Amino acid sequence: MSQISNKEIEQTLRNSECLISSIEVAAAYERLAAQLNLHYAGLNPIVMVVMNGGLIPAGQLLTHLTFYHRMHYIHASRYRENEGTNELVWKFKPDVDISGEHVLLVDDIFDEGITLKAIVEELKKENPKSVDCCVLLNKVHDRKVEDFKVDFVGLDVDDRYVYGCGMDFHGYLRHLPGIYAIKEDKLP
Ligand SMILES: O=P(O)(O)OC[C@H]1O[C@H](OP(=O)(O)OP(=O)(O)O)[C@H](O)[C@@H]1O
Ligand SMILES: Nc1nc2[nH]cnc2c(=O)[nH]1
Repeated sequence: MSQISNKEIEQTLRNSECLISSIEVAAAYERLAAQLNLHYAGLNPIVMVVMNGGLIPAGQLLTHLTFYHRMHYIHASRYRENEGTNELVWKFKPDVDISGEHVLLVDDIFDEGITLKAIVEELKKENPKSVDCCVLLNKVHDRKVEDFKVDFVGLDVDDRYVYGCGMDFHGYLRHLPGIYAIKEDKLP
């Protein structure tokens, strides 16, 4: 993804509104971790971070986990050439034997679900004991992929392009501790 200037980024920040504050996000991580701690107590799973967006949610969540786990990452990204055409590009598959293991995928957002559904289908071919998905955000709309649900959700978010907490705006702003979107009256 090519560089954009600091001025353009500052303009973006001026045109942004906060949809979910860093305080609400921090509370969501704690709630999610409490659910995961109950679910995975004693199960010794592999936590698999879905790069890049899952990096920050996973980093935040992991510090609250009380069950023993190993950590790996996986990188698959979707792109759209034409409307209605979805393709998932595998960038990195971990060299780890997951057969008989519990696997927890951690990502930033469950939008249409194309990415996580494809990753789960791929991982299930390797006969893990379980594969579950944890996301910070669920985007609320009726365009979800069929026959697929995520298991642990931090917060719902409106059907807008959002950034912060791992999610990017043209490759930038993943580091913002809250969830942001361009103000409706500033959209191109
Ligand atoms: O539910 P979906 O409609 O599939 O969208 C969600 C996915 O899209 C984003 O990843 P992206 O492919 O943009 O790459 P990134 O993680 O590097 O930002 C995000 O991190 C999720 O993995
Ligand atoms: N940054 C970002 N990436 C996404 N991938 C799927 N939905 C979104 C979104 O709203 N924002």
